[in-house]
This record gives sequence, C-alpha cells and structure tokens, in this order.
Amino acid sequence: MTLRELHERARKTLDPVVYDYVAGGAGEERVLAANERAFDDYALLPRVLRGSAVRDTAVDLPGAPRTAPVFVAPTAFHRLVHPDGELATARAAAAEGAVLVTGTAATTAVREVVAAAREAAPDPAVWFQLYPHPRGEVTAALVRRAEDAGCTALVLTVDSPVFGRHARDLRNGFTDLPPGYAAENMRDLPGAPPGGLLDIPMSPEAGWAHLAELVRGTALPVLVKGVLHPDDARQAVEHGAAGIIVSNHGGRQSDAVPAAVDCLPALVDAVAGRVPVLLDGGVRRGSDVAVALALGARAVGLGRPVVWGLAAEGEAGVRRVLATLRDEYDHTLALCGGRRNADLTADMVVAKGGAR
Ligand SMILES: Cc1cc2nc3c(=O)[nH]c(=O)nc-3n(C[C@H](O)[C@H](O)[C@H](O)COP(=O)(O)O)c2cc1C
Ligand SMILES: CCCCC(=O)C(=O)O
Repeated sequence: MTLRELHERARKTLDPVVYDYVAGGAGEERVLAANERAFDDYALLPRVLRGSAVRDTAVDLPGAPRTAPVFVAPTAFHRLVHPDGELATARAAAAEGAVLVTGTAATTAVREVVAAAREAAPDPAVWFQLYPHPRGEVTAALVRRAEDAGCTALVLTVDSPVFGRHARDLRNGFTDLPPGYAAENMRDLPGAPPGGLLDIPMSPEAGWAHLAELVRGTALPVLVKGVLHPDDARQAVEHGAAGIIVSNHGGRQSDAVPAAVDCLPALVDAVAGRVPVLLDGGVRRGSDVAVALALGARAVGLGRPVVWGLAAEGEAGVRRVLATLRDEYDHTLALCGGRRNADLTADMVVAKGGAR
C-alpha cells in the first residue's frame, strides 16, 4: 500500500473533525500546499557508472548515532487517531531504526513512550519537543521528565509565539481536546493546570535567553525547530543549539512563509556545517528525501504521513510508512549512482525542466 492509499484509508476511518485537525493548515492553507508542491519543482540529475550494490543510508544525529535519515516529527495527540496512540508510534519508529520526536502535546506520558520504544529495539532514540514556556520552572520540570524517561535530545519549537489560525478547526469548533484525552506530560507540573490543548502555552515574549537557559539546564543536546531565516539559524548555533530543524510547522503557523525545502539552501549555508540541519514539511516520497539530503539536510521529518499510518493500521501502519520511505529513498539513491548519502550533492538538484 502506498502512502497515498494509507492517507485515503485514514480519511475514511477518522472522525472528520479529527481528520481536519491533522490535515489542515493555517489561513488559506497556501503554505500547506506549497510544502508538497515545492518538491514537485525539483528534479534530480543522476550520476552514472559509479554506484554500489550495497548502500549505507544511516546518519548520525544528536543523541542518535547511526539512525535512519527519516525521523518522526512531533505531532500532537496520537490517541485521538488510534487507541494505541504514541505507544504504537514509539514501537514502530524504534523497530524501523528511526528517531521519534514525542513532546509536550503527547497523549501518552514520555516515560511510557520511551519504555514502549525499548520493547521494540535495544537502543531507541526518542527526542522530546517543547515550547518555550513563560515559566522557567515548568520547562525545567518537563525537561527532568524527558531526561528521567531516557530521551536522548530535546527539541525547542520556536515558530509558535502564538498558535496558528487553523480555519478548519475554527469552523468545526475543534479548539480543545475532547473529554478523556489530556496532554499527559503536562500533568501535575508546578503552576501548570493539566492538560488540554489550551494548557500548552505559547510565549510571544520568549527570546534567545530561553534557548540559552534550556541549553544550560540540561546535558542533552538541544535542537531548534521552526527556523526559516538564515540569521536565526546562526543565532541558534551561537546560543548552543546542537541542530537546526528547518520547518514551517507543516503550514500550520504562518500562512505567508516559503515552502520549507525552498528555505533549506540558505540555512545550510548559514550554519556552515557547525551543526546538522534537518528539515520537515511536505516530504512524501523517497525522491523528496533525496532532494532534501542533496541540498544539505542531514535528515528529514515526517508529520502527517505518520499520523495517517497510525490511524489506518496502528503500529503496522507507522512501520509501513517509515519502511516505504526508506525503501524508496534507497532506490532513488541507487538510481542516482550513490552508495551513501554524501554522494547526493547540490549540483544534482535542478529546477524541473532543466539544469539551473
Ligand atoms: C496534527 C499535527 C500536530 C502537530 N503538533 C506539533 C507539536 O506538538 N509540536 C511541534 O513542534 N510540531 C507539531 N506539528 C508540526 C510537525 O512537527 C511538522 O513540522 C509538520 O507536520 C511537517 O510537515 P508534514 O506534515 O507535511 O510532514 C504538528 C503537525 C501536525 C500535522
Ligand atoms: C498546543 C498543541 C500543539 C499542537 C500543534 O503544534 C499543532 O497542532 O500544530
């Protein structure tokens, strides 16, 4: 079954309001559409007579040595789409050797998520995503939870000073979690009520000091997610980021930003190899992975496709999504005459219709 078919099955399975929450974007959904369409505008110029029957696609990421080049981006509330929720996602990602980013908005506590990943693989990599919280003690408590659970990196999402305006959710009246679901990691934190969507505050006044404080307060590497401006990528590195995730939140925050992959080259230049640059948004095929890696991304994240796999088939569906992308990417690498990711270089990416 292709990713497209899994998406279709998920659409038929899900409550339309939940489907819209996952599928939707901000505003007129221009950025949502642009993320996927941008990949259509790139083509790959293969190199010939230099390939290998054995290919190595593993990458080193912070807190995740020798991992898959495709990771599970943080997406909220997995129990809304499948009763096994984040436990299924965790087992699937671990079994496929992919980093799982769980986070503040998970409907399963991080301790249980890491335990489930460990059932599926001896040394899984689970990262924990958080937002800059106005109260330092709340961030500190969340970080302790992630550390105690065994997470190997933190991800600070910085593209959400305020929550995006999701037109579908506003139309559907979906503005908080239904009864019976909670953001489990927010339970019993100092000064924070449990645990609905509205209890995960965004901080319009957060500054670079938040990042510096987070980095100071943990031994874990901290990646910064949601960077689009090259100067912000430089600032993030200067404030201690161990990695940059180029992302526009899957078109769910500003509806006026460029497609994520179109921002990638400038950020790769700005970071100049000091830390790995990752990307998410619109990745749907192995060739999209190849384009992003050729343009300098170390790895790419999948948001919605993982949720569609989970909704359609639980753990097996998430495994299928990750395995499909891995196989398609490996095949593309072979067709491009590559034996390792580094064999994909920026000169091999051209605008559709010809060489640039
Ligand atoms: C339903 C949903 C929930 C999300 N929740 C979060 C979140 O809690 N934290 C976060 O940093 N990003 C969140 N994101 C953004 C994803 O991490 C990622 O940036 C985006 O989905 C990538 O685009 P794609 O869906 O086209 O793969 C969410 C995305 C979706 C679709
Ligand atoms: C406060 C929950 C965050 C979920 C999120 O980031 C999204 O729906 O895009």
